[in-house]
Amino acid sequence: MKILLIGYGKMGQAIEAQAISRGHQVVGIIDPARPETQLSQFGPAEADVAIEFTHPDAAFENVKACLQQGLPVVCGSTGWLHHFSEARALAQEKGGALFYASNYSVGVNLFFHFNEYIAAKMHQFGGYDVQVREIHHVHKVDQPSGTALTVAEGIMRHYPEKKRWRNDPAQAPEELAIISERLAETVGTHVVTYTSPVDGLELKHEAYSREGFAHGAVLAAEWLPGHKGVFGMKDLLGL
Ligand SMILES: NC(=O)C1=CN([C@@H]2O[C@H](COP(=O)(O)OP(=O)(O)OC[C@H]3O[C@@H](n4cnc5c(N)ncnc54)[C@H](O)[C@@H]3O)[C@@H](O)[C@H]2O)C=CC1
Ligand SMILES: O=C(O)C1=N[C@H](C(=O)O)C[C@H](O)C1
Repeated sequence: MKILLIGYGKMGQAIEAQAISRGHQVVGIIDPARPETQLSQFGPAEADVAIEFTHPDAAFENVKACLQQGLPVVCGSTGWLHHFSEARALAQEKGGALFYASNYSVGVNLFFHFNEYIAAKMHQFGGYDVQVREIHHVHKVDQPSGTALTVAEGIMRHYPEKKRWRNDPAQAPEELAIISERLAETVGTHVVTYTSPVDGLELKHEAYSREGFAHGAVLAAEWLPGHKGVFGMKDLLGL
């Protein structure tokens, strides 16, 4: 497959390595550090799919450009979901294909699945306080992480009394606390903790490297061409 990489930072480089190891060709790299190549130069004749991992402020413009230029796009950038309904509408209008996941790791998507199961059971039996914690490297620009927000949404689906999340350990009864820590080069750790006066229960995912994210993004890029609409990891993994 011919892959266009948009963003050539930590993730772009990890994805390039995965794509090449799976026999794909990287036909272009779009990044402000490489101004000689522009996204406007690419359409379906030049690339089968684009993979976008950039920055919260850049992602929506890149996704829009891909959809307008007829390129299926796999986006992993976090922190831009306030624009997601516009991206969805554009994908529909153009008959295009957009794949989005706050986290492409297969392990994290299993974590999302178990998180919802556990939340439903814990709410049914009651008696526990629930809290989400995410730990990432000090270079991360968005907070809370996109993954933590997906985890929080999964919990709140089963806790109707939790009306919103709050990025602070101090939570009112109608709030779900998401605690963010930035620690050295930590790749990405997410923990859901349930605490009662007599015991505690934790669901934890810890990424040891970026390889799992990159592998999932390339799997999504292999799957997306030929599909029309907006998709996520549940479609890819059948979860
Ligand atoms: N969904 C997932 O599984 C994962 C998502 N992420 C997200 O991916 C994004 C990127 O993460 P990293 O690679 O670690 O960041 P990074 O800071 O290492 O790299 C970002 C790259 O994007 C480039 N860039 C900035 N604006 C651009 C634009 N308009 N067009 C093209 N390139 C542009 C920067 O020059 C930089 O090279 C973040 O939003 C992060 O939260 C990161 C890991 C996994
Ligand atoms: O910025 C990162 O590094 C990561 N971002 C994603 C997020 O915000 O959830 C996914 C992963 O945790 C790494």
